[in-house]
Parts: sequence; structure tokens; C-alpha cells
Amino acid sequence: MSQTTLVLLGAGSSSRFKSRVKKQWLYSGEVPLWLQVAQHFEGMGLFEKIIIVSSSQEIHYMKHFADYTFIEGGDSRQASLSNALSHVNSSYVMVSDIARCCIPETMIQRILHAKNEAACIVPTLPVTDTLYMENTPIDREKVKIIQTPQLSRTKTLKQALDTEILFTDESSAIASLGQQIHFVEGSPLAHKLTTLDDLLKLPCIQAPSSRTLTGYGIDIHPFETGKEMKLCGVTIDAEYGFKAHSDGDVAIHALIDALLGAAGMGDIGELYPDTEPVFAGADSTKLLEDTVERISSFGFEIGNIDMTIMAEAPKLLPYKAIMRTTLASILGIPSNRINIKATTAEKLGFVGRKEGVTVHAVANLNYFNWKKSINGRKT
Ligand SMILES: Nc1ccn([C@@H]2O[C@H](COP(=O)(O)O)[C@@H](O)[C@H]2O)c(=O)n1
Ligand SMILES: C[C@@]1(CO)OP(=O)(O)OP(=O)(O)OC[C@H]1O
Repeated sequence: MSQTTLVLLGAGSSSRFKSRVKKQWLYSGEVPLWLQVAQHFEGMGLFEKIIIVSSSQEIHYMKHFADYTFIEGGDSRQASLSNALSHVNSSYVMVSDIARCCIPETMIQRILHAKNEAACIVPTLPVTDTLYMENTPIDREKVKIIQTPQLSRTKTLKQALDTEILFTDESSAIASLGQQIHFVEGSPLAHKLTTLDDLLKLPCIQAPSSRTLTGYGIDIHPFETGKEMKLCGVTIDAEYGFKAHSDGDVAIHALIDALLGAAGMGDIGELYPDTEPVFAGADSTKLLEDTVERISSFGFEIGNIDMTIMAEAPKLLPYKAIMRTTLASILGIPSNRINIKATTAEKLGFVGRKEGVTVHAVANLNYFNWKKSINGRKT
């Protein structure tokens, strides 16, 4: 075995990426970027374990894709790395950023082959531009551009990080112990994805698949007197509302389940449990806004929505237009891509007896087309 664990750090906020989509959730073909990076390293067959560090919300969803070891990150890169190191038992640990997504295997081999040279092996690039230190030119031959991934002796790295001092990488932490660092040739392909324009410099990221993903949702709520009736975020003139933990907007609940279904993100009760006091009387439009934020950050954009509200009464035709514009505003799509149908049950069953309402909803999602987004930019 290689005696080496790979730690992939991906718990950053992507603050400089300036997109609703987190960069690690951009789709490359049919897979999110973080999964492409993990599979790229796994395919090298050089690591006895792969640890992925991310946020708790993302880890819950990442587990739908793969069974790597997922560790929750901290509030800094160093805190995230320390969390991961507590799960590393191998002699060596290689730490890479998921954002360095096109690292060639030859570079990884160079780093691993040098593992006995020093306590930390660091890939570097030469400086090709003229350099100044403030107003004074300096000798660029004495300067190195440091890259990741870096390979460290696990025991030494754990010792180096057992401090309040924050370091920007493993080599500076290990150097602070007075330990030797060994440098090897890096690669321009180990470029880090920081801004949308960096995507133009990373050839391993394919355009997202044009696949359309379809989800289906259904919800049922009985009527309850003394409550306001809400449907699609609109108050309906009726003598009753819906019995529910939240405001009972059964149409929005079915729509949320359709969106989550298309994204493969489970169902509404997993995200907003009806046992949680915080959701008591909740405005379901806020739950829908949160759902839209989640699916957008995970790399999806909304295609179209269709729903059928099964209600014996009240007549919903007068409300359809405002319902569509209300949903359009929350979903961020034109109202012509939202269709709302209403039907009675012809006096059959609980709907026909005016005991409650059933709503069926369908949603289509596509992968966020970041390539179109870049091509449309004035870089
Ligand atoms: N057998 C079930 C039924 C429901 N759930 C979860 O509860 C949520 C709310 O269910 P409602 O019937 O009140 O809409 C639902 O979204 C599920 O998450 C369940 O786990 N098992
Ligand atoms: C909306 C949530 C919020 O707690 O509860 P309810 O308002 O009861 O609605 P339901 O569709 O039965 O369950 C889903 C829950 O997420």
C-alpha cells in the first residue's frame, strides 16, 4: 500500500466565485466537480484512503453520490485540515484543494516519489515575470510559486498544526518546526479554480450535460377552520385553511418535493421536519426560497413547473395568474414556465367531500450551464 491518505479540502465558501452555484458543484458532464476530482485521484490507485472535507449540508447530499470518508470542515482551511487529520492513520498525508481540479498524475507521481527527501514535499512553479518587492526589483530566480497538493509526514504535520498560529499551507507549518522542505516541479495544470474565468484555464472540466432531470411531488392536507388558506403563496378567500405544522400551503409543499425529487435531494420533511418548532406556522414561501437556494448552490437551474390542484372548492381560476407570478418571483423563472391546473374530484373521495386538498407537481431541472454563463461575459 502507498501508506498515503489523500485529503481533499472543499469546505470553502467560494466567496470569490460570485455565482449561486458553489464551484465544487459545477457539473462537468454528468458529475459535480468535487466527484470528478475525487474519482480522478481514486483512479490513480495511489492512496489507501480518500477523505473529503465539506460543509455538513453538502456532505448529506454528497453521500447520495459516493461513499468516500466525508468530514465536516471548520471555519478556516487549517481548521478543516485538522478535522481531517484526526481521521488519518497512514504515515503520509497528501492535502489537495478540490478547486485544483486538473492536476496531472505525473505531478502526483513526482511528489510521491520524493516522499523520503524531507518532512514535506512541495510542488512549485518558476516565476516568469519581473518581480518587485514594493518599489525594489528582486531576483525572480530566488522566488518560487508554491502549489498544492503537498505531501507531509502525518506525525510531523499534526505536530506543526498543534498551535494557535494560522498557516496558509502545510509547508509553512512544517517549516515553522525547523523541518526541511523538498521542492519538486509542479504544473500549470494544477491551477486553482477561484473565479468563473478560471474555468477557461482548466481543460479537464467538460461542459455540463444537457440532460433534463424530472421530479414529482404530491401533498395532501385536510381543511381546518380558523386558519387562512394559502396556495402557491397566495391568500385565498375561504372560510378555512389547512391543518398543518406550517401555514399548510399544500401546493408549495408538493412543488418543493418535485424540485427535491429532480435534484435527488430527498423530500421536504428531511429538510424541514414537521417535528421542529422552528417550522411551526412557517411561511411555506420561505421554505421554497430555501429550497431554490439549495438546488441552485448544488449546480441546478430550474426548467419548468406544472402542477394540478385537486380541490372541490374554492374556485381557483381567479387566482391562477397571481399564483404563477408569485411562484415565478421565488423560482427566478418566467411565469410562462409555470403552469397551474385545478380540478374537482367530481364529489368523489375526501376531496369530493370537501375534507381536504391534494396537489400533484412536476419540476424539470437542468445542470447550471456555466459555459454559456462565461461565453456571455465580457472578460
Ligand atoms: N411514512 C412516512 C410519512 C412521512 N414521512 C416524512 O414526514 C414528512 C411529512 O410527511 P406528511 O405525510 O406529513 O407530508 C415527509 O416529507 C417525510 O419526510 C416519513 O418519513 N415516513
Ligand atoms: C411543511 C412541513 C414543515 O414542517 O410540515 P407541514 O406543514 O405539516 O407539511 P407536510 O407536507 O405535512 O410536511 C412537510 C414539512 O416539511
